[in-house]
Amino acid sequence: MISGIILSGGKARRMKGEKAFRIVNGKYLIEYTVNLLNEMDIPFVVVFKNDNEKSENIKNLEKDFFKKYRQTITWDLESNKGPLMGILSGMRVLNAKWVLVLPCDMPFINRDAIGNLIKYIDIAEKEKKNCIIPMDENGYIEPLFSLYMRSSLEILDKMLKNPSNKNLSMRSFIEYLSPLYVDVKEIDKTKKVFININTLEELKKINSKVQ
Ligand SMILES: Nc1nc2c(ncn2[C@@H]2O[C@H](COP(=O)(O)OP(=O)(O)OP(=O)(O)O)[C@@H](O)[C@H]2O)c(=O)[nH]1
Ligand SMILES: [Mg+2]
Repeated sequence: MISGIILSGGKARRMKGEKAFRIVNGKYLIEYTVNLLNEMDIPFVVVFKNDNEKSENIKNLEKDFFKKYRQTITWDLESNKGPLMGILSGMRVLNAKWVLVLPCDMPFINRDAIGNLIKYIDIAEKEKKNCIIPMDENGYIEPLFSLYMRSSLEILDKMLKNPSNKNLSMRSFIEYLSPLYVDVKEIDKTKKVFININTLEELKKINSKVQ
C-alpha cells in the first residue's frame, strides 16, 4: 500500500553539490534513508537529477548504488524544476496507493517517526484527505517528510505541464490538495528527525554526532 520516493536531485548549492553522496560517519548521506526503508520493507524509488549536468564520478556512484541496493532508481523528467518534478518522476514509476516522500539529507530519520506518520493513513482516508503533512506550532511544514496519495499525480502533472505556472513550490502543490496536518511532535517529540543537512559546516558538525 505504501512506497517511498527518496528525493536526491537538486543543486545542493549550499553544500557545493552532490548531497546524496556526501559521507556522514562512514555512510553516504542518502543511505540513512535507504537503509531505514529497506529495514521497514517499504519499496522505494530514488530520484536523481537529470543526467546531462552530472560528472562521470556521480554517474558511477549512482550505478554502484543501484547495483548495491537493487531498488528502482530514476531521474527527473526535466531538470532544474525542483522537488515537485522529483515527486512527479518518482510517482510515475510507482503504483502504491500512498507515497512516502523523503529527502536524502535527514540522517536522524528513524523507524518510529515514519511509523508515526503512517499511522495517520486511516484517519486521512476516513476524512478524505489526500496528503499527510507534519506542521509545527508556527505553521512551518515538512512537505518532504510527508505522505501523498498517488492519485495526486494528476494535479502535479497539470501543475508542471502548465508553462504559465511559475510557482513550483511544495506549498503551492499542497494548496491544490486536501491535507491532513499533523503536529510535528506527534511524529517526533524531539523534532530531531527533521534536521536536514544543507551546508558543509552542518556536514562537519553532524559527522561528530551521528552514531
Ligand atoms: N529529484 C529532485 N530532488 C530534489 C530537487 N531539488 C531538491 N531535491 C531534493 O529535495 C530535498 C531537499 O532539498 P534542498 O535541501 O532544498 O536541496 P537543494 O535544493 O539541492 O539544496 P540548495 O541548493 O542548497 O537549496 C533533498 O533531498 C534534495 O535532494 C530536484 O529538482 N529534483
Ligand atoms: Mg533547495
